[in-house]
Amino acid sequence: MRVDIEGLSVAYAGRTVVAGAHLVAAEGEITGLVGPNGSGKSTLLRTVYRHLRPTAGRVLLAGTDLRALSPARSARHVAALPQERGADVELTVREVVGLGRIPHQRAFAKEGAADRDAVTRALAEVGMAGAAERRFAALSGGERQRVLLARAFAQAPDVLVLDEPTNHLDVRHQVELLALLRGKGRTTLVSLHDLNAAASVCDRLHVLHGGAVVASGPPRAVLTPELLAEVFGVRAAVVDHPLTGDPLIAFDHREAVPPVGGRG
Ligand SMILES: Nc1ncnc2c1ncn2[C@@H]1O[C@H](COP(=O)(O)OP(=O)(O)OP(=O)(O)O)[C@@H](O)[C@H]1O
Repeated sequence: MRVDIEGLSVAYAGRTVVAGAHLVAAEGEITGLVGPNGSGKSTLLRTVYRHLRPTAGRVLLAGTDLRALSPARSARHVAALPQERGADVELTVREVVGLGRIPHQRAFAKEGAADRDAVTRALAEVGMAGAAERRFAALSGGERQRVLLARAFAQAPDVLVLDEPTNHLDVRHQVELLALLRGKGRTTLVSLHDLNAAASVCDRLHVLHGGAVVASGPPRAVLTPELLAEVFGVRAAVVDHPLTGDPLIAFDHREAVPPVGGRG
């Protein structure tokens, strides 16, 4: 299911932090959002999973304005891994993942066999089957994250919206998660800080800077040394990954790009 974001602006208490953003997440593709801290990635994603209402513009799901759908209907289409990953929930892991099934259940109906199967499958996919009866609040940050990803999978959505899904994960779990997303073949909108991960997993990237989309395209076309200097303020060379052939960004970790105008 394709997602179109058209002229989207979002404000917090009157301060606009996303301004007139346009982007498309094509059916079945992994679309990445990258950008410096505070550039508006989470804010933009929050409008797609209806946590925030835009001040202008709209989000279209397969051509239909998201706001024209009931919350339950849109929750059957869009599932999210939000950045807020509350550890204060007094539920077991299985119960947390079961929350993903609510949009598919009739009011006051009990969980059915299909729901239980979906929860079991989703927990297995993220490698958390053995933790089903543990308290969610007692898990590590990375484990909680995998459980919340399982909740999104259990929701069986057409569109996955994932806000920094690899945060907190060790490198093996990062690789496994990204491979899992590729294997799903779902329309996926994902924000990532790791530009090398974004370069290898995303079909297209959109770069946010100061609340605006400043570049869009395939990773190799977008992640140039010039853009990395201008938007992220870092020096980097972009080479071919020796194992995969993907673009590999070799950062200069010793020195950032001096601010415009020099240092005094
Ligand atoms: N709940 C909020 N209330 C007020 N301002 C907010 C809120 N959430 C974010 N902001 C502000 O909106 C701007 C964009 O923040 P946002 O979290 O969307 O950026 P981001 O690109 O996801 O950043 P990061 O990479 O640091 O996660 C920032 O200036 C931030 O301070």
